[in-house]
Amino acid sequence: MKKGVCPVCKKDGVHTCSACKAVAYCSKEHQKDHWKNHKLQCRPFDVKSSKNLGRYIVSNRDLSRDAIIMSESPLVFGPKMAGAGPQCLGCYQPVDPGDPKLLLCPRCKWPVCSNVCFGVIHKEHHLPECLVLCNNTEVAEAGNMMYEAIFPLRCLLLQKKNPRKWQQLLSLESHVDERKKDKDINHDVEKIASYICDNFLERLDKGSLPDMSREIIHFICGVIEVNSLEITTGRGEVHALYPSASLMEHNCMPNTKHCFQLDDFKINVFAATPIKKGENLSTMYTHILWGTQARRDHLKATKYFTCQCQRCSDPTELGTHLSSLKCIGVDPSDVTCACSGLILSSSADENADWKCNLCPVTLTSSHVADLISRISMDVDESIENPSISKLEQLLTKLEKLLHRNHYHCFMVKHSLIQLYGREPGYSLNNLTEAQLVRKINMCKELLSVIDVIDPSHGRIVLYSSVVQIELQSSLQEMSKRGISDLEKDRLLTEAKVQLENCVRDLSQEPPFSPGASISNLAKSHLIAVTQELKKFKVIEL
Ligand SMILES: C[S@@+](CC[C@H](N)C(=O)[O-])C[C@H]1O[C@@H](n2cnc3c(N)ncnc32)[C@H](O)[C@@H]1O
Repeated sequence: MKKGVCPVCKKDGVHTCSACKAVAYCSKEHQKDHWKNHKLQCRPFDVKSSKNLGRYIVSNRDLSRDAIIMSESPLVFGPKMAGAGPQCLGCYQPVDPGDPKLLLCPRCKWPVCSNVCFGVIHKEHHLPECLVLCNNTEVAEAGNMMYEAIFPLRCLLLQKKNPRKWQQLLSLESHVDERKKDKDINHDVEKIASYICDNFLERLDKGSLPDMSREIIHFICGVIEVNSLEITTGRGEVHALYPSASLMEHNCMPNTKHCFQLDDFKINVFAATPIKKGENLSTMYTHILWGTQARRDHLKATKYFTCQCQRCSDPTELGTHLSSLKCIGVDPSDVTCACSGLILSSSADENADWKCNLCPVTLTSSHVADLISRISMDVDESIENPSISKLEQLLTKLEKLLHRNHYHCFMVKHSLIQLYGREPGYSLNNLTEAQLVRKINMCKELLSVIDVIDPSHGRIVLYSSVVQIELQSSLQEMSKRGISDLEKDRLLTEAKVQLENCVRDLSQEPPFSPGASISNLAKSHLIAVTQELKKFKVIEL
């Protein structure tokens, strides 16, 4: 398309498309008229395909950090499958089936949070499946609601409701053959298929849905588990499938970040780093704060591939040592001393032995997995009901076995920095200087790890913003404690920088989300710190 000539009327183009800058229109009206055709050319990415990745997405122009890459509505969304409990089918807020005041949808009799819940009456939310569920209200009356079946049912109904979206859903990867080989997965999907077929599909008129087979339900469940993105709304948890965002490949150092609009579950994907034309666009399918063994196991079990990204390929995880263990052997040069080496995984093969970098000690990968899973139970238990003394004791124990940046130590420190300053007897102004310094140092250690694995703070912005605010409050507290003016100025300036970074990192969080609340808190702290700095500078003058 020639830039400079309006593609609608061939007159001179004066309004250039601000996104791609590749086309110009004679008027805003013609730009609007042409959008339906132009939107596919305008998007800054192309969909490609390879044997290894299946379909994937590549940027077709240089993108600056924070540039918007796509903003798209879901193909379909619904309650999560695995472990879905009783919830309102309009807004996914958990409900208590034993509650005598429990409200029910007047048509299908499944529980709802209220008679005016937006999603219960909306045609994109509960309504389509409600018309099917109300064909068999006995299921709800007998309390036999299987919430895991709702999302697959919504997908099935797309065949009639929106055939174009149905075709897009069918083109997504399902790994159905691998899934069928897994006895547990196959059993769970069979249960869902029987529930949907026996209770609802068999009561529909013949031909109401072109495909009502058990095979298609297996396929759909695979598509959901492999491709759906999780949305935490503050009321409940929703999973959604997207036409393009679901095609992004996984990387443990992703170059995109995303957020969701909570009214319609539209996804907005942004560049987390500057991205060069031709680079693959990636996201993260697993937990960024897990170590390589746990991330790879999770990806293998749920997405059927072994990650070979830069972080997984480096036994030190880019120098962070998020997975490294301390050596349990003796110093090769002096057998009376403990070895000061680190036991590291083999990057190439996840089943290979872990080896010390200084002495001949090795551990099998299953031994490491056992050890880490036992530690994981201890950590989860302590963090569930935490106290400073309990977590400090646990950390001392962990740091004998694990590198101080190990992801289990990371989680304990992340809890500790929030307890110092809040636990009764440990309010910020009551902390001893040593405790305050400890809190500051832990915050800095956590940020130094986050800065490597998530440089833009796009993936773990809630974790990083908590650390930034804890660090700022500690620096500000330190600045009140009889120190030199120069030192006070340095501490307050550092606190201000943390808050500015925090506000910037949270700028794309949707209104009313947990991120937006932290952002408001950071903004109010920023005003206070800035005023304090100003006051202080005036006195200095
Ligand atoms: C969310 S889907 C992505 C879209 C998919 N490629 C398609 O064609 O529909 C996830 C699947 O893509 C493939 N995949 C994604 N990232 C990968 C990676 N880093 N290495 C290998 N395969 C990957 C795996 O088959 C995975 O199960």
